[in-house]
Amino acid sequence: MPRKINYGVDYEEDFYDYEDYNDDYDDGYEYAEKNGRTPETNIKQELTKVGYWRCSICTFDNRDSMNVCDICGNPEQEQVKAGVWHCPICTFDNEDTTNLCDICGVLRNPFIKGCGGGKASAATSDKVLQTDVLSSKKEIAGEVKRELVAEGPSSFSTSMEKVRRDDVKDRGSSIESRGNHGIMTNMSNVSVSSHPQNAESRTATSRSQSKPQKIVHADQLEDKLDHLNLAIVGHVDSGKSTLSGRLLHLLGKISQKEMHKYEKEAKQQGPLLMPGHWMRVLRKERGITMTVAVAYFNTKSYCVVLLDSPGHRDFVPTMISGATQADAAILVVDASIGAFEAGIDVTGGQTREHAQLMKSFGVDQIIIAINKMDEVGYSKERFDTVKNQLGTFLRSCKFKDSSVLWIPLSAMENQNLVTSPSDARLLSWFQGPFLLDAIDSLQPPQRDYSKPILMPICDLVKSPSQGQVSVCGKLETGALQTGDKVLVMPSREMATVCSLEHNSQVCNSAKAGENVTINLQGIDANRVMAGDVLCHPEYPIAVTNHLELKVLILDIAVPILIGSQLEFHVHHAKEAARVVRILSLLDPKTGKETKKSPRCLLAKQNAIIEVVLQGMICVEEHSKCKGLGRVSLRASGRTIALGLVTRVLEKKE
Ligand SMILES: Nc1nc2c(ncn2[C@@H]2O[C@H](COP(=O)(O)OP(=O)(O)OP(=O)(O)O)[C@@H](O)[C@H]2O)c(=O)[nH]1
Repeated sequence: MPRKINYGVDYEEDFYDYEDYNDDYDDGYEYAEKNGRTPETNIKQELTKVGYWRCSICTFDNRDSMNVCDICGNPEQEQVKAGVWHCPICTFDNEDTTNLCDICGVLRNPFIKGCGGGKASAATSDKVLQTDVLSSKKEIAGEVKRELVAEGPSSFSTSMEKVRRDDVKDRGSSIESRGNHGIMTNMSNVSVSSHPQNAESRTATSRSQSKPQKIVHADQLEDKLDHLNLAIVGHVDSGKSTLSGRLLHLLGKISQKEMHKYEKEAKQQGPLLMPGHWMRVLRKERGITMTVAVAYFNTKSYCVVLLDSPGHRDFVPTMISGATQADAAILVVDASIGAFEAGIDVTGGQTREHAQLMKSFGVDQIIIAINKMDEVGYSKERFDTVKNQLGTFLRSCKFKDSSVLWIPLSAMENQNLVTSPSDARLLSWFQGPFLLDAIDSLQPPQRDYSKPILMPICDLVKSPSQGQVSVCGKLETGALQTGDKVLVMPSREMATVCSLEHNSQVCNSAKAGENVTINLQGIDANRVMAGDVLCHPEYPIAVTNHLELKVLILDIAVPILIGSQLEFHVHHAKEAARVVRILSLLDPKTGKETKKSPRCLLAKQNAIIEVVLQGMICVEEHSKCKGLGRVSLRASGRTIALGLVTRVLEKKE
């Protein structure tokens, strides 16, 4: 279907109308709609089927009348042994009394039949595993355990293979011979290099043409609340950390123990304890390598993941990393005289740059937290001045008035955060929502549940001694669960999802939109880094160094020429880039080409360009996946253009 490309009247408008590219990108949505359901209800129905049993190997929901899995041929009786549960990773049958797999330590998934859930094991008591089979497996387990002790962590995967092989022998059928049905759990022997789809030559269309994969959202039944990834951004020293810390404290997310600890630290450091200090300590405690601090709290409707990144201009790339994960944002503005003006200054105010970047990364809903109102005596006039000036700029960035919420507050004096203000000076003129209510009133984000998984890696922690790598990031599309095989691109390393953490708690599955930490096993830690992308083994993301982009040039003094050197950002990846072609200039009103091959690009122009990157990156066309196709270009420490990937081109040598 041809896409409507709607260009606006000025540079801001036309850039932000790029959203119109998404008219038909969500094939998962179309798929669900064809079935008369939205994706969400689709999933829910899959989860609540009665009269089905779930295959512990491929997770397909089979009718009760089936004795073998319709997809992978795994026999039902093998999965519903009374008194045991079947480990989806190493396939060992554990006794019901344990919740961790005796062999590989994976957490039991109560939603998978045979793994402690699904059709009740009592109902299938006629299909009891013979004790001799169980004990023979225990012998194998013992053997494997001995091997593990003797050979160390590197032997883990080999040993797992042994368990798997023996288990397969036991069943009298070969998993490998069952063919390829998109089963993630059975992909351990698939050689990526021999895969028919070479990631580097794959065109971006292949993902969208792919059949939506079977999806299991075990945790969704438990999840009453929608997930909202909320970035907190703003000019340096506007009070982001203070605000985050204060919110977390008021919502009981910073414990008494933590408070004592931080109070002690603060006393040692001399100055008064500032709530922002807590967030900074949290930043450190939740992983030294973490660039974007993550904290969690609940509102009435959301489980909020707060993404806090530093505001200094040197950290804009870090802020971009946070922005790529965000569904909505709080833009913190310092109301004090001079400070607001510095933030909105055209020559380098981060209030301006952050707002532009947020919009370019698809964040449509924004809360403007006008902080430090105590510094200006809670003056309505000052609030109106800030609102008018910033409002004009936000409109030029294509933020709709209805999607912008203005909240006057003081993080320091706890005014208007989780309750209405108590200070009469503010109460006398402001009757709007307090910050927590404003967060709660945001529109729930749409998710791509029905596509194969894609998760750009934001950060990672390596534990070589345990042979594990923990990666964190936001799942852009799809869903995954413990035991799934994933492909790490561009290294093409296969790994097993050993465990998952969300909201600092272990969970069995994760779905699009969620910010998760995934513990990967069976992977060379040196072959994973931030900016890599986790994919479904059958649907590797494209890897290239050559892209066609549609860009909007921001306020620049020096024109962009063929050969200009830039810093290229996409999701969590950053690469040096060179402009190799300027294909055309576009009319801001019609979007039509106005000039072929212009010699240079000036401020506020729209153009199609080609760039070659110094290294390879994982990337997707914006029309296929928004989160992996939005880019920003920077030079001399400033963002000079925003854009999106229109074509993934053949890599350049
Ligand atoms: N008067 C007043 N000061 C505040 C308020 N909120 C924060 N501050 C102060 O502003 C300064 C900066 O606060 P931070 O929370 O560190 O600011 P930030 O935006 O996180 O700073 P970066 O992470 O460096 O960008 C600190 O000295 C805070 O105590 C407020 O509501 N009123």
